[in-house]
Amino acid sequence: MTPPYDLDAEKRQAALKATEFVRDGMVVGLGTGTTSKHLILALGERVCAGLKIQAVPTSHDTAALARQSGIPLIESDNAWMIDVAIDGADQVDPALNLVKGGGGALLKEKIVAAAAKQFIVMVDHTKLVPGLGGSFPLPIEVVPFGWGSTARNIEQVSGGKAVLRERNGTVFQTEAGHVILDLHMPKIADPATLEIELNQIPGIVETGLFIGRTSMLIVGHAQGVDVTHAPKP
Ligand SMILES: O=C[C@H](O)[C@H](O)[C@H](O)COP(=O)(O)O
Repeated sequence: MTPPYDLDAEKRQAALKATEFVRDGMVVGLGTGTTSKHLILALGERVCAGLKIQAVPTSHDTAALARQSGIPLIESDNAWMIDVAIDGADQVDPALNLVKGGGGALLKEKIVAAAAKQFIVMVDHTKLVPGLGGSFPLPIEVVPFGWGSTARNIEQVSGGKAVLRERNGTVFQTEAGHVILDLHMPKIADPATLEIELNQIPGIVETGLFIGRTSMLIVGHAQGVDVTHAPKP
């Protein structure tokens, strides 16, 4: 493959492939981001053609697009039985571990992925990395109270630099009313251990590390898609 790449086309190809794993009667977790938008539009077309599904959205934007596309949503917070959650990612390593949260939706995304029997990840080929971290900072959702102290603790544990996320000159706020610290660090040598260590810091709500959660990876590229199934545990 040589540049220029059509990354949006790659995302769309991956999303279209992901829709093939959605069948009548399923409850589907809908991710957030540009790749998930392609998924929602394609699923909406299938729903209009008669597919019967219900969906759990991972953000207000996703909910709005799903409604516009005719996809019935489960609005309650009851214990869902999600058959498959489908979402994008910011980085994917060879073990199918992920960094997510570039759009700030990591908390709902992780709750939905954890409630799903299957978690399908769709990406363009640039999201594949030999190791997490490095080129993309790790998003960490924290409560606003004492965020500076939380950031210092994160830096001590990780050796990285935690930067408060801003958008258009103001502090970015998540849908749950938290803030995001983007942790810049070189390659994450042991993502599973880092997740455990970060989760012990008071003030951290959730990290963008998705370790051992991916069931299937769909990568879009110029010639089509590659599908990789995670090894059975
Ligand atoms: O918070 C955002 C999500 O984790 C997205 O799934 C992730 O950032 C990938 O987004 P996109 O599909 O736009 O590349």
